[in-house]
Amino acid sequence: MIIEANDISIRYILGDFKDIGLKEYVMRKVKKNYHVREFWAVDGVSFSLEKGDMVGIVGGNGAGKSTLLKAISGIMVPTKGSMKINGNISALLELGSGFDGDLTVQENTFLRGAMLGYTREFMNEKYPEIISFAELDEFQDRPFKQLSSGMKSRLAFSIASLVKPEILILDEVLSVGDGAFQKKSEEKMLEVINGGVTTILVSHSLDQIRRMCNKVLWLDKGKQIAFGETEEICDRYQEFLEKK
Ligand SMILES: Nc1ncnc2c1ncn2[C@@H]1O[C@H](COP(=O)(O)OP(=O)(O)OP(=O)(O)O)[C@@H](O)[C@H]1O
Repeated sequence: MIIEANDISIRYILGDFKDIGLKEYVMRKVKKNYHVREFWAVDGVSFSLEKGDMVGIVGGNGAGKSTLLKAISGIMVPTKGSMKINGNISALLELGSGFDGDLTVQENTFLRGAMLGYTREFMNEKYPEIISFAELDEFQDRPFKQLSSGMKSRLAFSIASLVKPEILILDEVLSVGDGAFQKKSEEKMLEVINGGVTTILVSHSLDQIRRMCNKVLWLDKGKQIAFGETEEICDRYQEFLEKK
């Protein structure tokens, strides 16, 4: 088992001092008018993935998909439940995050590699492939902030998928870039999966999920509606969407 999520719940606290600022917090405390609300963005989710699985996570806006990805990638600790992960993770969450706008494309690539735990030698070896897949050969020495958003996402995708992780997490990234790059990145993803990488993909495109995933996790308002084989769950989800 590569990933085993057992009854995961994740709570956000709304209105604490991180949201309202320290000054407002003190004011409200003094006036005895300080309240926090809790909100369960993910509530009792369980699933397990084997090596080479590609799971698609579906669900409407606010279903808890991105929050769950943050827990899988280790950015957030679940409030309840246990998450067992056996393998190194390469996560591609909010695009452009984890890059430094003033550093060059090349510097950022090495920085990202280091953040993912790879050695300089490994990155030296992979670098040409990453840059050429991202089609950014002519932009290597430009500051990252000068790239278009499509170029930024191409670079992020290229790094995440070419460094050979054991677990790859992709949040809506296969829908970025232009049509040609989308096609190319889907092909790359299939190649990566065939190489035995376990992949978790959030996508609003059911067609894409049907084409690429062997399992699907369906969330709705934080709750798990279903986890199972792609065809069955996609059919049920599609029916649900049509009835809405
Ligand atoms: N930092 C936060 N603090 C409080 N609530 C949050 C925070 N981040 C997300 N939420 C809430 O948690 C719920 C789940 O959000 P999440 O981003 O995980 O959903 P999603 O399924 O990825 O949605 P979408 O498809 O719209 O991207 C939403 O109701 C959202 O408002």
